[in-house]
Amino acid sequence: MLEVKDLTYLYEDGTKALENINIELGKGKKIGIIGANGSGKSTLFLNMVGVLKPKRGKIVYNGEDIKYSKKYLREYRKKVNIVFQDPDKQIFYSNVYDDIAFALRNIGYSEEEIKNRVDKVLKRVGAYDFKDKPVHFLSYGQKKRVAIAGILVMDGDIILFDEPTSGLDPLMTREIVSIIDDISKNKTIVISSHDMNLIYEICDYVYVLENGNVIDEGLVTEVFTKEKVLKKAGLEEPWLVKIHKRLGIPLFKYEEDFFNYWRDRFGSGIDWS
Ligand SMILES: Nc1ncnc2c1ncn2[C@@H]1O[C@H](COP(=O)(O)OP(=O)(O)OP(=O)(O)O)[C@@H](O)[C@H]1O
Repeated sequence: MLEVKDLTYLYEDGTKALENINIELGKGKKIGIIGANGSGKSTLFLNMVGVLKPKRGKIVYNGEDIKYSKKYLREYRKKVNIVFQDPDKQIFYSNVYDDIAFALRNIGYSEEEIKNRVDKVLKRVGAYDFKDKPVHFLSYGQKKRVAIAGILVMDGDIILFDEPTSGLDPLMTREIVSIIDDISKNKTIVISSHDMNLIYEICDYVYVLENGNVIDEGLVTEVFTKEKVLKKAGLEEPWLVKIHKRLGIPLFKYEEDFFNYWRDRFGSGIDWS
């Protein structure tokens, strides 16, 4: 599992982007990192994958401090990886299939094994139908799928999603959310976003970043009811939380719990099917 311990990061111009951050991914299966623009989310992710090296503190993976040699990082990124906000940062080849096959070819898998793996991830993210298309013909949402497939094919343990739905229309947002949800069944995922509805829906545990500091953490059902914390972080309450508050009913994370609550109160008078 991955831990961020007492991490402080300074950019070359002296900007202190993160200060004394402590994060433990073991606290949830789907972790949200929430914060306004400039709060430090991307900087944190780049530290977590070893692209940036902290000024103080460390990243601990499976009990061992990560190292910054090329050799170590090559192995590390087979386990811990990031899907960038902008898919163009992630796609290097002009053809979808080759782009996803790239990392596997580097590792030295046979072409047959590569084809099996690539086809499997392309199907999983709904990109199989355009696998032979040149990347520059793809829509933004299609590129996003390809970028996710390129990470998924590594079959690591942890995937960080930096603002996974920014720039997507509502339909594509739903599709990417369902892909992420599916991935989370057998991997730990971390999502950074300032879309609170998205985080509330997907994540079980959240860290709130404000100006480079973690100002709160906890289960989404706890943190999202703290109006003051969200306000301080420059974030909005999810719409579902607002409704619960106005109606004066407890906050439920899952639909089933919500219906059970009403069923207990009104019983058979309402059709709950
Ligand atoms: N290369 C850089 N050099 C100097 N300062 C930087 C650099 N990149 C980011 N920063 C600063 O570090 C702080 C954190 O930025 P970061 O991009 O990590 O925030 P963020 O939460 O990901 O923002 P956004 O939601 O807008 O993507 C900001 O003050 C930003 O201006």
